[in-house]
Amino acid sequence: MFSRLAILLYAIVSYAVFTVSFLYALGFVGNYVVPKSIDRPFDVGSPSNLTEAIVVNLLLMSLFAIQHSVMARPAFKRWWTKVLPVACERSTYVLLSSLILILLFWQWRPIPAPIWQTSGIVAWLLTGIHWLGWLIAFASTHMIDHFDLFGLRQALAALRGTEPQGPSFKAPLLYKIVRHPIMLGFLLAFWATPEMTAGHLLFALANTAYILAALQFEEQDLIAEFGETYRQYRRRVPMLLPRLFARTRTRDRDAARSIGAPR
Ligand SMILES: C[S@@+](CC[C@H](N)C(=O)[O-])C[C@H]1O[C@@H](n2cnc3c(N)ncnc32)[C@H](O)[C@@H]1O
Repeated sequence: MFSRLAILLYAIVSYAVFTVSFLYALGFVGNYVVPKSIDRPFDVGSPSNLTEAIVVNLLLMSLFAIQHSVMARPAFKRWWTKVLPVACERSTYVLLSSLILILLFWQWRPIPAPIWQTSGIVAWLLTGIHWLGWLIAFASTHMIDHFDLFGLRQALAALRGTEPQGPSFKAPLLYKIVRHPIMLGFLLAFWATPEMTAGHLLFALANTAYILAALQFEEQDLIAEFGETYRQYRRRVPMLLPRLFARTRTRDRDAARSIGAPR
């Protein structure tokens, strides 16, 4: 019983650290409220050298990418759960990811050279898309299973002495429009900014490259897990960009069929 309570406590602490890092990320990427952000150093008097800034920032993002991807692979999880209880696996993943993010926020070197600057309605529009991105990412975690993704469901199952349910395929709401709404939300939040600096651009570019690469691995795992169900889902639903004109195209194709035009 004691060890089950310890697992639950560990999951709650991990979730709390994730919440702090996620809230800080909102301020960090948008340059709101927080003492250190993507464009504002703690100590404005000592800008770092450009090469150092690029190298340090790339190393920090690579560290996150490696940890986040390696620890998500089924083979790693099989080995890892021989070392620690299965019920702690997801919480450990969440905790380490959040701690690396906190390291990134702390050690990030701003590169303030402006790339674009907007004002008026364009700035408002970009700010709106930015917040919509965060909202999509957060809401989408609830559409698959927020508490499972962050390790709390597994710890509660351990407390009750039941086996955590295996992963199940889900495609509700935004998952009917794109296969990866959480990642789409992040991309909107990273790119839609009224003032783009060189440092922010490096952040957006590196994370876009990482997301596109990581999704290849994730989809291979999803196919291995859900087989034909996921293959069919892939054929039906686009990866990241909604098919805005799908209805129009279907109508055009139907019209072409009805008049015997080549398709
Ligand atoms: C951080 S979430 C990202 C989900 C998705 N890539 C997105 O951007 O919305 C990663 C976890 O979601 C799970 N996952 C992704 N798509 C899923 C689906 N359609 N149904 C159930 N689980 C899914 C993966 O197996 C993985 O454990």
